Amino acid sequence: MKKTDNQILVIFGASGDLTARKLIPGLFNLYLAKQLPEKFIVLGTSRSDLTDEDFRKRVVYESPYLKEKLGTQENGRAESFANMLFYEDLGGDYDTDYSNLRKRVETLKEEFNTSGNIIYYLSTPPRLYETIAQNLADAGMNTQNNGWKRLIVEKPFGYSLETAKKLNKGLHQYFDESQIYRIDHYLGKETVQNLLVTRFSNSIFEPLWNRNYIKHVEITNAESVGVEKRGGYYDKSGALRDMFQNHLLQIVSLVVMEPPIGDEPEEIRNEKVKALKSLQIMKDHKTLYNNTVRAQYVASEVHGERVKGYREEDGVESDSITETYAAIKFYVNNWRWEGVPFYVRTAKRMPTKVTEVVVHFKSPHHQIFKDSGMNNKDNKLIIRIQPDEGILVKFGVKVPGQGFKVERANLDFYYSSLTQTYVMEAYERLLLDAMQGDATLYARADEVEAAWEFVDPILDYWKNGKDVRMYGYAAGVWGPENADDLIEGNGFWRNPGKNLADDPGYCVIC
Ligand SMILES: NC(=O)C1=CN([C@@H]2O[C@H](COP(=O)(O)OP(=O)(O)OC[C@H]3O[C@@H](n4cnc5c(N)ncnc54)[C@H](OP(=O)(O)O)[C@@H]3O)[C@@H](O)[C@H]2O)C=CC1
Ligand SMILES: O=C1O[C@H](COP(=O)(O)O)[C@@H](O)[C@H](O)[C@H]1O
Repeated sequence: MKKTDNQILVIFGASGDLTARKLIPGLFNLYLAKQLPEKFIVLGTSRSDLTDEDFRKRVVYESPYLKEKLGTQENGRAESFANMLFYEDLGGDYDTDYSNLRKRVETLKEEFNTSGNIIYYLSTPPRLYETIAQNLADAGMNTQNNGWKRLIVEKPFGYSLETAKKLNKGLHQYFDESQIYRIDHYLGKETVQNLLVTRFSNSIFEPLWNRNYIKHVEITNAESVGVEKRGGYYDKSGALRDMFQNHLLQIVSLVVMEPPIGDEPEEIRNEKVKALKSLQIMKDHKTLYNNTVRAQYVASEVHGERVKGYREEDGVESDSITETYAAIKFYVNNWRWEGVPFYVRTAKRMPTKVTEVVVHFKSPHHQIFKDSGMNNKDNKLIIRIQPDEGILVKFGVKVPGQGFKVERANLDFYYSSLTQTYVMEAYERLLLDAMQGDATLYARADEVEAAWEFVDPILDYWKNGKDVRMYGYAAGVWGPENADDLIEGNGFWRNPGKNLADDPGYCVIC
């Protein structure tokens, strides 16, 4: 097991939603699993005027996100966990000097003997990231002479290639790249990491993992919810920035990358960057017109209840042209993937929540069994990221009886079968990694920029291009039918069900 140094975690934006929803529950789980270092405290900070007790009430005792846990035998341990949490208010603005914050950190460090190791977690509006880094440096809180200092930066990392570069440059003035941890919570998901293991620890997949055997790759990320309470943020972002630029391109990079030399962070990250740099950037109008589809959900009835359309959501402009659905077809310009189409889509208000990668293999080059009797008979490898996490291979078997009738069968593995193994939540895993100084599952500066480089022209086309279409789709269906036009050979998107083995086929809207 890796060693976790004693340390302080300072959370900027501690009065916010993410702290209560993900960070504190993640830390509580680590505490229950005895994964926190012996001397560890959390210092929350933001503009709100809260005492230590107010903060503890808010994020532990009265937290809706810990309610279930606190109702069980873990209740007794909540108090000792809560006693590790402290709060310091930063005054009216983050543009203040941090001398009070520094004093508080020093006092807590002495009192709890945590050493000078500190993680600063930036969970504020993104426009404050650079300012906070600068203020920390001005207060001398970034120096590493009395313990390491790390900076975790929440998403979104930039709004475009230009702003991401500017942010990287800004942060690098105060923190070295080795100190910066750009979070992408999809990388904290076990099943996303398992993409690497599936590919590189088996000799049965990798030899086929190329243009000679793979027809196309399809990735679906669907959410059944709408924008919930984040309409204000989402309307300035949209599906492409919110999910595609980061989480989905991270998944793409793991599917596309070459084998790394080993499992060291930089070896893996180098290969991911190369993969992202090999995505074929769409430059001209015709390519962008033919290979991108965007849409917005419109009001409809789901299970007898009216569901609001996107433009009716709180915080969303009534004439908004922000996409809640994005489907992109693209190619990867390298030796392995030349000519293999990748189809990637992400959307809100879909029939079910699901994320999966489907690798579609080519048909055998010589067909012996004419009477296959199968619709969609080619082999598929389905890597299910969530829910019902697992892996399924579809392959042909002989139907008993005369002749050679072929049917499709499943070979499957379910994570739920590993009942003895505790699977960490994404934030829990990522927090622990940062505490241990392992940046493998965090995005590097050049990785983020390479992803923006691919996304920028699409965003620009959707904003300024001519003939850009915005389709509507009823909440609760699989997006606009027009997205099927992207798939070569009159194909359809695979519309997955709740469970890995569900086989809804290739209906347009089921
Ligand atoms: N919530 C989520 O599920 C997710 C959030 N994120 C990212 O995490 C970050 C935080 O998100 P979230 O917690 O939802 O946001 P919230 O709006 O709930 O919280 C933001 C925090 O920043 C502080 N803040 C807000 N405005 C200012 C300001 N002008 N000056 C100084 N401080 C300010 C707020 O505290 P106070 O007003 O007291 O200062 C609050 O603590 C964002 O970058 C978001 O994109 C990423 C993925 C998911
Ligand atoms: O980063 C984000 O992710 C969530 C979806 O995360 P998941 O782990 O539930 O799949 C998404 O709802 C949100 O809009 C986005 O900002």
